[in-house]
Amino acid sequence: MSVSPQVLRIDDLAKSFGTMRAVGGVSLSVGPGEFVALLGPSGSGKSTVFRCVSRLVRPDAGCVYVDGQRVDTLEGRRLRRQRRVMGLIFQQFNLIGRLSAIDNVLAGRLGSIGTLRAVLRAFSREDRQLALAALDRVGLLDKAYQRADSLSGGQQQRVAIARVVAQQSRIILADEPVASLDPAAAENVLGLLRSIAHEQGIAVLCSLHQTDLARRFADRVVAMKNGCVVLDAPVAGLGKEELTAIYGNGSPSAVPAFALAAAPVVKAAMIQHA
Ligand SMILES: Nc1ncnc2c1ncn2[C@@H]1O[C@H](COP(=O)(O)OP(=O)(O)OP(=O)(O)O)[C@@H](O)[C@H]1O
Repeated sequence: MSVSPQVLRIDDLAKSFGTMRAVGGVSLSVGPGEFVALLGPSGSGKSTVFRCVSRLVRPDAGCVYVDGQRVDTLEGRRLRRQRRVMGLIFQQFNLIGRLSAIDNVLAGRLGSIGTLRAVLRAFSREDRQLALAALDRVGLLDKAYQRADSLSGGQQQRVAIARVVAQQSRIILADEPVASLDPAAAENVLGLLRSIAHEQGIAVLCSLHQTDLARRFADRVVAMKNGCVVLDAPVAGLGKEELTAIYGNGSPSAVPAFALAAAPVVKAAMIQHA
């Protein structure tokens, strides 16, 4: 049953680990074609939100809808089927180093083919064409048959993006995708994620520690602090006052002074942290 036009909708999500409350009452949504940056200091709960959405952990409370389907209560085959629409991207790329780039991209097709074909890795001609097109989309067609572990970090992350493109996911969940990359590779990867979102209508939720990159590449920012959302605003709303509220006075990271001075302050979207 479709409950929302949003690709991702999270209502009042909560997750604790023992007595540690990692996430307490988070609500947010991401629409089709929207690139949302998830910001917040270390330990604020960003990865826990990703793990609850992808159901690597089960939330304690709240509802998570992906592509109109409630996923926080799903189990077994129905959960595996719904995971096909979620493309996951991690800081450490999560590729199989000894396999070629195209074989890693084809792994994105495993959820869409039968079990026997998956075990035998018997991909169809269409699957291979899809994988090559995805590698072409990220500018790595010429590296298709090169071992993944012989590629640079930025190239490996682009292979990971090609994998979620070939998967034909409706949402990309990217947890600190540029944390291991140099500035040029980071910009390249975020530019790709943004253009894939805008051109293919895929929703992107991407956690970042670099607020300057969020300003440049995101459409909207959601910021967390102590497990709660403290800002949900268009990127123009991320001004100096907001950054201080999120990170305190010792922050923000990697924001040039001129950018702060130029940033318009949109107070309306500020949510006071309880
Ligand atoms: N499996 C776990 N067991 C115990 N505590 C956990 C577990 N996972 C996360 N936490 C705790 O939950 C809180 C939120 O962690 P989380 O990894 O979600 O934060 P984060 O915002 O992603 O941090 P970072 O930016 O450093 O990756 C932290 O205090 C963390 O120590």
